[in-house]
This record gives sequence, C-alpha cells and structure tokens, in this order.
Amino acid sequence: MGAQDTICALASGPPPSAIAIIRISGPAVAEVGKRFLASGLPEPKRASLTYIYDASGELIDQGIALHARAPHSYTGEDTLELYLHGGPAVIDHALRALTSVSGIRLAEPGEFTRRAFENGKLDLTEAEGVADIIEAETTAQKSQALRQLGGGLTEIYDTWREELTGALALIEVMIDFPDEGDVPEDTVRPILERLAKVIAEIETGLGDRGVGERIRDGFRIAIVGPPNAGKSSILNRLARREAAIVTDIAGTTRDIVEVRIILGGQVVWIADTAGLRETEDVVEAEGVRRARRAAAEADLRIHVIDGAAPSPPPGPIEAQDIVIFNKADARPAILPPDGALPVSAVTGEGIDTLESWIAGFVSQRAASVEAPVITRARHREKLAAGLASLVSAREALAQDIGAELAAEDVRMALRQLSSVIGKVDVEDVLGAVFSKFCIGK
Ligand SMILES: Nc1nc2c(ncn2[C@@H]2O[C@H](COP(=O)(O)OP(=O)(O)OP(=O)(O)O)[C@@H](O)[C@H]2O)c(=O)[nH]1
Ligand SMILES: [K+]
Ligand SMILES: [Mg+2]
Repeated sequence: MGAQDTICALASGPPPSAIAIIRISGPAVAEVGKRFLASGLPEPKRASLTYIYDASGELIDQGIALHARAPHSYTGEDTLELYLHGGPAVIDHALRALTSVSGIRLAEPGEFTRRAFENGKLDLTEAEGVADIIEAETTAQKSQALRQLGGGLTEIYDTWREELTGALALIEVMIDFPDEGDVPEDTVRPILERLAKVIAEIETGLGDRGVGERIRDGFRIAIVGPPNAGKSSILNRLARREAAIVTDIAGTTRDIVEVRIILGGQVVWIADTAGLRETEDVVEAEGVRRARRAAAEADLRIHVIDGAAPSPPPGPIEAQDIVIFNKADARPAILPPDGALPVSAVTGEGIDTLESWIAGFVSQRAASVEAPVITRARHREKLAAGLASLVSAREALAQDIGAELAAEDVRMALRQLSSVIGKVDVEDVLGAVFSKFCIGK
C-alpha cells in the first residue's frame, strides 16, 4: 500500500442516510476532478454544487464537492470529499467509478488517519484520540479523546523528552571529560534532578489506578458471594434482562457473565461470578478460580450476603467495596450488618440505591485523576519500561564508572517514551493502532 496510491472510502455511516460522504485522498484527486466532476475540481476549501459522472458519462449523482490541497488537508495529501445522497446505489456507483481509475483503490481501516500520521499531521496519541472520539459513548470518553486529539498527551511526553534529552547531554559531557578526577557533585546534581522530576511524574502517571483506561474501556465491577446468594439475580436486575441463568441450585453460575451498562456517566462492566465455595466438581472449581481472579482485578466488588442463609463473606472486602444483604423480601435470618444495603433481586427493593452507589463510585474514581497520562495499555507498558530504564540510570550515576551505562539507560527511556507518541521505530505499533479504526477514517 504505497503512499502514491489514491484511496477512497465511504466516510459516513451505513446507507441509507441523508447524506453520504465519500472521501478521496492522494495524487489522483486532480484527475478525479477533471474526469468526474461536471464543473471540474473546485477551488480549495470552497464547497461547490456539481453533477458527478462516471467514466462512461453516466450520471452518478448531484452533490457537493470539497477539495483541499496538500499539505493543507487532514491527510496532508490532496483530498476531495463528495457529499452525495446517502443511498446504497449512489454509494456503490461512486465507489465503483472511482476505483475503476488506475491508482485509486478502496482505503484500509484507518488509512486516512495513518497518512495524516505519516505526513506529520498527527502523532500517534493524537491519532488514537481520533479513533477514541469516534468510539466515544459517554461524555467522559469524549472529553478524554478530545484532550488526547488536541495534543494533551503529546505535550506531556514532549516535556519529558526534553528533560531527558537535556540530562543525556549532561551525561555525555561527563563521558567526554572523564579524567578530571572525581566527578564534581555540581555535574551530577542537575542530571539527577532532571531524572528525579521525570521519574516522579511517570510514577504519578502509572499510579492513577488505571483511571484513563477505565474511562476509555469501562470500569470493572464483580459480583461475588457464596452460592445461591442471588448474584445472578442481581446482575439481571442491573442489566434489565435475563443475562445470567438463575436457578435454586447452588453452583449454577460457572463462567463469568459480563454485562455492559452506563452508570454515573461511565461505561461499567458488571461481572457475575460463580458462588465461592470449596468443591470437588472440576468445572465449578474452575468457575471459583475465575471468580476469585475477577474479584481481584475489579475496581469494585459487590459482596452479596444471602439474607436467607447468611455466612461471612469468603473473600477480602476493600474499603470502597459494596456489601448487599439480598433476599430482604424473604424473612431474613439475621439483621443486615452495619453498612450493608438491604436488597431484593425479586421485588427490586434497594436496586436503585445499589445503582446510585455504583454510579457514585465510578464518577468519583473517574474524577480522582484530573488529566490521566495513560489511556491505553500500550501507554502503560511503554511508560513502565521507560521508568525502569530511568531508575537504572539513576543507580548507574551513583557509581563512578556509571556514566556510560546511565547514558544508555536514558537513551532507552527516550526510545520508550518516543514510541508512545510514534516518534521512533513504530511499524508494529502502527499496524496494531490503525487496524482498529473504521474504514473511511
Ligand atoms: N426470595 C428471594 N429469592 C431470591 C432473591 N434473589 C435470588 N433469589 C433466589 O435465590 C436462588 C439463587 O439465585 P441465583 O441468582 O441463581 O443465585 P447465585 O448467587 O447466582 O447462585 P450461584 O450462581 O449458584 O452461585 C434462586 O432461586 C433465586 O430465585 C431475592 O431477593 N429474594
Ligand atoms: K443458583
Ligand atoms: Mg449465579
């Protein structure tokens, strides 16, 4: 897929729609204007109403053409957008006509944005912001994507890179003038200060409890408790559908059943899990193992006490966790413990309160980090690796012979940070990032 190809795609939603936008980018745009548009290629950035014909002179549609000249376009190449009537026959005719021209083909997913990246219009985190804003379902996701698209992460990484480049230059001075006796403290101190600043900021970024990733991908909540406590019944209440099987047989749920809902303005994944108990049954035991893992990985646990047969919770309860006392409709065997929310999955009692507790938790957690530095696992991995290199550079500097090692570590850290924004050897990363886009973006 050479950059000399001209690409085209439907950029608007699936037909039928009021308007279909067909996007074309690449060197053949001028030819398309000449061959297909009755009034020729319009002036850049001036909308022009025109008839659009195919190569055999058959009318495709009447529509608006909008042209942008390289490099003043989204992709950085010559582009043309056609606003047509959004019917399947129109779209099909237009795309067939365009791709019949040699050098014009249909775009791969994300290829327009990939070209924008390759032409320096966007860095990688900004390109990810483009993908995220299209996927955004909540206002929180949208704001986060907009911040990223606007260079919010780029700015942070650029500051770190600048700081580290400065540190590296100072270390190289130490290496170049090695035989002046002991390295004076004045030489090392500014280097250590720079490293310490970046290390502290990356540590803060990594210690955000995954808020940026959760806003983007959803918060994780696990419903846990003994068999037959009513966990699946609670899940079904929250999901407002029969997502999980409910029976009076203890050990009904084995696999994790996950439901995605929006609460407190956040995407929330609620996982129903197998009842926790010792069991000889291999399948159930595997379910229990998965339940424990889901509980450990969740941002919040909902511990379900069986009001009809209470027993102490089998798993650890963390400060933020919610404890509910289910089957409040049945004559409870004991009073609900302090702080436990009486609920009935059968009558629906207490479910509203449970939802507002969950909403309160996720909106508070989301607001606990003002501007997350990490919004994807990809960022987290690179940052963690970069941090390790910087810590090792700091240790090396503490030793007399360590300047060479420290320089290598700082260079390594720079590479890790640069790859987040796509400034170094990123071919593998690019494939992974852009293939997840929709076609036409
Ligand atoms: N009276 C009453 N019964 C309930 C309530 N919630 C659940 N039950 C009943 O309790 C039994 C177990 O419910 P489930 O939702 O399958 O319980 P579970 O915790 O998912 O069970 P396992 O998956 O086997 O661990 C079923 O017969 C439900 O109808 C409730 O609030 N009140
Ligand atoms: K059950
Ligand atoms: Mg169940």
